[in-house]
Amino acid sequence: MSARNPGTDFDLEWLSKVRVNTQAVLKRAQHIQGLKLPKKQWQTAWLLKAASCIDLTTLAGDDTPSNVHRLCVKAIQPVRYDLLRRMDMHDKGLTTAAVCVYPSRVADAVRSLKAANSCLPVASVATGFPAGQTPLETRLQEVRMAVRDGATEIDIVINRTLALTGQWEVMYREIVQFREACGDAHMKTILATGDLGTFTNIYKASMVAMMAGSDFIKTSTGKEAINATYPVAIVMVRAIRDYFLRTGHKVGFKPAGGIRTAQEALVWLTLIKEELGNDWLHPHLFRLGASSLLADIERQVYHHVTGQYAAYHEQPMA
Ligand SMILES: O=C[C@H](O)COP(=O)(O)O
Repeated sequence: MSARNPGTDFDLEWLSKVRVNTQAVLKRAQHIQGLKLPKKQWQTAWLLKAASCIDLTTLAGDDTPSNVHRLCVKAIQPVRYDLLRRMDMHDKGLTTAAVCVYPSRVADAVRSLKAANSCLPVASVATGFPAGQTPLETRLQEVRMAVRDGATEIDIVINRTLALTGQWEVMYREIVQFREACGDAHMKTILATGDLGTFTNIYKASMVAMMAGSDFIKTSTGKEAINATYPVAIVMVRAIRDYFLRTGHKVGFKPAGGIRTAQEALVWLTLIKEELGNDWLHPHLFRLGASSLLADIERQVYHHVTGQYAAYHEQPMA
């Protein structure tokens, strides 16, 4: 993870003047999607980079210690050993960036990783994920519980009601409290951008989250109708860039929700490289939140390495 973002004072006067140019954002997003992907011979390396940036996620009502354990095993060895050996990558310690679970499953994930001698971080969603519609004290308590159980990264959700009614300063103060409750754990702030209505709201929510000390800003929960989209990403990464220019602090970016294919992972990496530069192309500043992306990445790596498509029964399972 990157150095902690200490946050800054809330600057309402500046924030109230912000207007995002929708057409310019859409044009830029279209341009990025049209860019050529890395050449075939580089794609495997890019896909392994993408795998190393995944927060491997299970956020389901039927999660159990067993499926959380399987998730941890997969996170520790995201790509088959024989494939890595053929690429001379078997001793590079490739893992995903973290596992991401509900607060009640944090202890299971910590136990599984400890048993495997792995120090992979456990990220927990919190603050009434996905809707954030529980009382503030309950949301704070949830953060403290996840930290107590061993989560070292907390993915909080913002209170969308506050964003939609323009109560930015109240949102800032809530996030500052979440930050305090996180203690030493890094905080990723989920904006649930599909619920925010306008690009201007998304920019303002990004900036408020960073001013309040978020270490990452994250697009969505995976549970809204509209999740991670490229135009939304352009708005958020430009807010990250502006925040860096104002304060000197690098805040990370995590698109999440609905990212399923290796091809999409390549576009996300390209977008980050184009908009923020190579400094952000590392797990301490870039994460892909995904529950099923890894399966397609492994399928594509298998294809690139062997020149074959795996027979159905041999296809790597996530
Ligand atoms: O942050 C993680 C998301 O909830 C994962 O969403 P997904 O299941 O659409 O990949």
